[in-house]
Amino acid sequence: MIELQAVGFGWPDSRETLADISLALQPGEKTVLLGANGSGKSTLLKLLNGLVVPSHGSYHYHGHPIDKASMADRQWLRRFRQEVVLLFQHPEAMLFNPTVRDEIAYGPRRLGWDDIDERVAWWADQLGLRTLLDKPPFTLSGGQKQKVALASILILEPKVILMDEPSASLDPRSVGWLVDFLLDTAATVVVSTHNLSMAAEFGSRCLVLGENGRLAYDGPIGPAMRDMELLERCNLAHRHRHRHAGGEHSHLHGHEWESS
Ligand SMILES: Nc1ncnc2c1ncn2[C@@H]1O[C@H](COP(=O)(O)OP(=O)(O)OP(=O)(O)O)[C@@H](O)[C@H]1O
Repeated sequence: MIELQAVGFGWPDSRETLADISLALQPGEKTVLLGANGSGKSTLLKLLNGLVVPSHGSYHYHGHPIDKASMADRQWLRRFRQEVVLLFQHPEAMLFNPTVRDEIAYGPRRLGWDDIDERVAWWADQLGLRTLLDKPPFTLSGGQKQKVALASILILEPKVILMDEPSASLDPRSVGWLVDFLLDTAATVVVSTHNLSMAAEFGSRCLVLGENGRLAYDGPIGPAMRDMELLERCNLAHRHRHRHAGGEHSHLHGHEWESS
């Protein structure tokens, strides 16, 4: 349903951020996107969300090209924005309505859906937001804002859910809820994370972006997590020295993950 062919992308005045990325995502597939700081994870998610379009190569969604022309087609864009959603790493970027209720209802109202109050109440309950519905989003904590942003995209019943570091500001119960949700949803999901200990909870397929903006790995997550050379090369694990009882050794560390 999503197909990238030899995609390259560079932000203005910068080196090529993504280079020669080819991949296909199937309906219902759950994929984890890993890469060091600045490797291009957020950029790739924004590209999949059509916020930026490839400088080279092609992106097709259900066979429809995603390029400047299709993104300028308002009718197509409306459908695409409902079907393919992105949870930003910093949710402030998504919140602009006067209340949490309006924020969550915003998409369904624009789409002219029925039963909006019931839908909002259901998602507010799912994410523990019921008591916050009348508050302005800017008064909420970082994790609460993340949950409002999550409710406002999931209410759209999307077919593709892109999430940029969702576990970074969510508490354990909310992360647990998210993992359960991802197990049950029929949507195609791509989750970026630095948290290697959580990675396998988010998906069975793994994409690793190298620091050169190229895909260093695309395959099952188990072998990727055991491939020390890959993790070290892509700056997802680092080696440093330890002193214990007069002896010294070095071993690899991942973020919240370790291997001797
Ligand atoms: N809006 C932008 N304008 C210009 N350059 C950008 C923009 N967004 C990202 N970049 C650059 O693109 C590169 C990749 O950034 P990106 O945010 O995609 O990386 P990331 O893998 O998500 O990093 P992190 O793990 O730190 O969130 C960086 O060099 C960054 O400076």
